[in-house]
Amino acid sequence: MKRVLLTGGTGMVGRNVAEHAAAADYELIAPDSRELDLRNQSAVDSYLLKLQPDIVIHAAGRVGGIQANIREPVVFLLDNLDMGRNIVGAARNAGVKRLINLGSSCMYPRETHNPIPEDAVLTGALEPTNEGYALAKIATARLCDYISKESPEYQYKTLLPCNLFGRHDKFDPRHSHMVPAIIHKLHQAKLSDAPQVDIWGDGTARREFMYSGDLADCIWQAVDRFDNLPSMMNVGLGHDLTVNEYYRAAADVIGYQGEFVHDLTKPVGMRQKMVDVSRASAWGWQAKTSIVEGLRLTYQYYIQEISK
Ligand SMILES: NC(=O)C1=CN([C@@H]2O[C@H](COP(=O)(O)OP(=O)(O)OC[C@H]3O[C@@H](n4cnc5c(N)ncnc54)[C@H](OP(=O)(O)O)[C@@H]3O)[C@@H](O)[C@H]2O)C=CC1
Ligand SMILES: C[C@H]1O[C@H](OP(=O)(O)OP(=O)(O)OC[C@H]2O[C@@H](n3cnc4c(=O)[nH]c(N)nc43)[C@H](O)[C@@H]2O)[C@@H](O)[C@@H](O)C1=O
Repeated sequence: MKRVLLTGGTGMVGRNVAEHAAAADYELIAPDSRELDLRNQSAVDSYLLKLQPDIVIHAAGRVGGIQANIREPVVFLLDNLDMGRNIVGAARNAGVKRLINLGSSCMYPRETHNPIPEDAVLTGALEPTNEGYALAKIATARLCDYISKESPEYQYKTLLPCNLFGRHDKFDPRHSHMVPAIIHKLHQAKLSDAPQVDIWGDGTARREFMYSGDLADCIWQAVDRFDNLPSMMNVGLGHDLTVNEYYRAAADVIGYQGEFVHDLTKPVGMRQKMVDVSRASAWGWQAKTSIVEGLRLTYQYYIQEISK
């Protein structure tokens, strides 16, 4: 049975990977940050030398929404840089031949043609609101690429997911991305019978939010069909909605009937950030969960696990 080291196992992506049916076919090892702080290079080196996994899935990260990124660029840059270089460097030192690194659509330039192809990385200035995080993700993806080119027996590949939401997401507005924030705000407004809910910005920014269960499915397919997995591959829906449309779709799912008010003092980030999914389609993977079905499943999880 193949031994898989999963970093970030207690996070949203990591928990969806561990919950996926395919996990049963592997020996899955998923230390949390108390067992293995990925910022500690010597600890990571000795852990990998001892564990000798057949493949590493790097899904750990310092991750947050636009406000968290604006608030703490230093820790978003340093933590993700340290984690990325430590896990990738330790895997190579331990002779681990396969690694799947999670990048992000934030790696793409602020102004670029949408949908965004994988070779758009580093072709333009980054989005200022999450530049630190993006720089760390780009550096780690490039490190994987350089290692694979220098020593082809090492194949370290990067998946670039669009925005994500789903079970095990962060719903605290101080850290959350837009979709979990919407679910939290509309549920609380429904409970308190609040007449209106704030939308950050004018609501015309566009986003591609994919259900995290689908990313987990793609990751396990990548483990299973690793040899013909592209070295850089976007993972997304292939379509997007405006911020306003996400609020309206969530209001229908949650049953909130109040009004929306646009708070123009709030940051809005990139105008659009939709990834080109043609490489993933050619490789044989497509997302299965619609945004509305994803909202329904996530709201169900929120009610059962978060709001109780
Ligand atoms: N969420 C999204 O919209 C998107 C996420 N991604 C990428 O997907 C990956 C996972 O994101 P997501 O699941 O949402 O993130 P979460 O914040 O939900 O989880 C992050 C995980 O990383 C772990 N972690 C953080 N710091 C350390 C550390 N110092 N040592 C060891 N583990 C650490 C956390 O463990 P602990 O709880 O113990 O701190 C947690 O398990 C990241 O690489 C992110 O960049 C890409 C695109 C979109
Ligand atoms: C995933 C990827 O993308 C992240 O960047 P982002 O997409 O800008 O993050 P976001 O989901 O927080 O915002 C999306 C949009 O939504 C609008 N918006 C409306 N109302 C709320 C709201 O209530 N909360 C939030 N957070 N946003 C809101 C908000 O104004 C913005 O226009 C990186 O941080 C980084 O994590 C990264 O890798």
